[in-house]
Amino acid sequence: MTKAPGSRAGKTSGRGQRDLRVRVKTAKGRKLSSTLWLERQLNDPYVARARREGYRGRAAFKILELDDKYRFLVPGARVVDLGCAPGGWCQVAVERVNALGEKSGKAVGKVLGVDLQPVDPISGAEIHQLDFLSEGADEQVKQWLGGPADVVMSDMAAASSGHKGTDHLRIVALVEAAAALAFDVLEPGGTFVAKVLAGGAETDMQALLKRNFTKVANVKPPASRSDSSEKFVVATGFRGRPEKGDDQPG
Ligand SMILES: C[S@@+](CC[C@H](N)C(=O)[O-])C[C@H]1O[C@@H](n2cnc3c(N)ncnc32)[C@H](O)[C@@H]1O
Repeated sequence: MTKAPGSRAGKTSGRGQRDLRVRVKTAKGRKLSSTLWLERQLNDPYVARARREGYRGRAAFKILELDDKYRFLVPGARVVDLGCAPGGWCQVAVERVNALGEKSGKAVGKVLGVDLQPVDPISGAEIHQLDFLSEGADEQVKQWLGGPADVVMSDMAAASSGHKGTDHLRIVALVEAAAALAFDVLEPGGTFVAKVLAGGAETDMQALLKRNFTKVANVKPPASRSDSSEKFVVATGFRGRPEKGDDQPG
């Protein structure tokens, strides 16, 4: 069944219930028992707000806050959302780029979401299940996209290994794969947004982005938990596709 972006369906899937049984590791290495995790969820204003406003998760507010500051989800924009489950970023993108094509007189955008996990349908978004690190994944995404993109955004994160250095390197690999797609499909002037974890190995990526975008910012939006080492790189003003073999990510 197709659901409207504001639909509450999908928010109380098995995913949330499974989370109650695991122990969550924070950036500072502390383990949260399921009771503490539940307490944190219940006291979190973003969790309550997501429920009230019909978003599938508190992550939606991270992209809302980033977009409020950098204004890349404009009406008519074509957006690729990598690591989109359960769908909060897609819901925001659909609303902001007008992917439902309501009779608003604004340009109609496109939202393409991809994740390892299945995602309940989101009206206005095209969603596919895919391991973005698998062979040929970028070609597959380009085929689904069917043209250039204005925004490539990645909230991809591998399940925590419990080892900070390993988690950091894994996320760097995901950011590199996302950046490679961005370099291939972004229109000049386009935007690349990606979640990174503080840890040091992102320096080369930052330098590469600085050469290929007019502005690169590292941001921790208010909705990102202070005990998490995540931050977001927002690269705006893509200078255009570099020559093959020259200045490519990865
Ligand atoms: C923090 S969640 C994304 C939340 C999402 N932005 C939202 O608003 O609902 C990270 C997602 O990255 C996905 N992911 C991790 N590795 C991936 C890969 N190799 N390919 C595709 N998705 C991946 C995970 O399955 C997970 O759903």
